[in-house]
Amino acid sequence: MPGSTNTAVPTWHEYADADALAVGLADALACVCSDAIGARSMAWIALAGGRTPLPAYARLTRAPGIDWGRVVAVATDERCVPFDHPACNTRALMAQFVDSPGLSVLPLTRPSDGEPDASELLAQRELNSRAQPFDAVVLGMGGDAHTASLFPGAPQLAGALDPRNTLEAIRVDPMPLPPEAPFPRITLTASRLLRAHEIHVALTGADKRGVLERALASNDVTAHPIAIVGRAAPDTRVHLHWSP
Ligand SMILES: O=C1O[C@H](COP(=O)(O)O)[C@@H](O)[C@H](O)[C@H]1O
Repeated sequence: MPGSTNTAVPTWHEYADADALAVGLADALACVCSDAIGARSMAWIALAGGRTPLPAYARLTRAPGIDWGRVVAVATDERCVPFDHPACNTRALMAQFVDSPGLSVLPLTRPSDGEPDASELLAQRELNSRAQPFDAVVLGMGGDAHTASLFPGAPQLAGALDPRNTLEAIRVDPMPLPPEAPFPRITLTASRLLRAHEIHVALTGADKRGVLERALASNDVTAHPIAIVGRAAPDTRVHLHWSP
């Protein structure tokens, strides 16, 4: 695995199937939450949307002994759709955490959301008020190597990837719009996502594994935005969770 002295070296975790991956990722997140609550009385986590990590979140809610009122979560990215729309990542997260009383999920968009520019400001305000590093970030990945809503080809991609960008979140209009979720997006910027003690990437299938391996080998974040994980600071623990 590529890595240099000034970036984190990722650790691969291979599982027999998607259920085992859900258990492994949920266990890791439960440890993060317990440790953070023990150390700082709260845990602050960013969670990928999409389908792949949802079973891990469902399993995490069953972890014993976590004071969910001390856990604050935010989606890594959001689709600009109304909160009750099936494509809304925050809605999907809240549905998984329904049995975790007190857990807060910060919204990145406005409830009705036909106003992506207003949502961008809202997301920036919410994240500015919580500037501390994430205890953990979970990232998914699309077949085009996008992660969060950092889409190759999007007009806002360069700004969202720029390590000097001090904005915490940004509007992204994927080009072309992905057919399964054809909406403008609000995404955490790469610099915000990488400001984390731990990063967990979750993906399934041989095709996605090939995409991730090529992305990490190329180190080209513009063509393969998931390659940002290769730019995490050396003290950030990067875990790559994969199953067939
Ligand atoms: O659009 C998105 O896609 C990615 C990958 O989703 P998956 O369904 O293939 O797991 C996801 O990580 C991102 O949060 C989401 O908005």
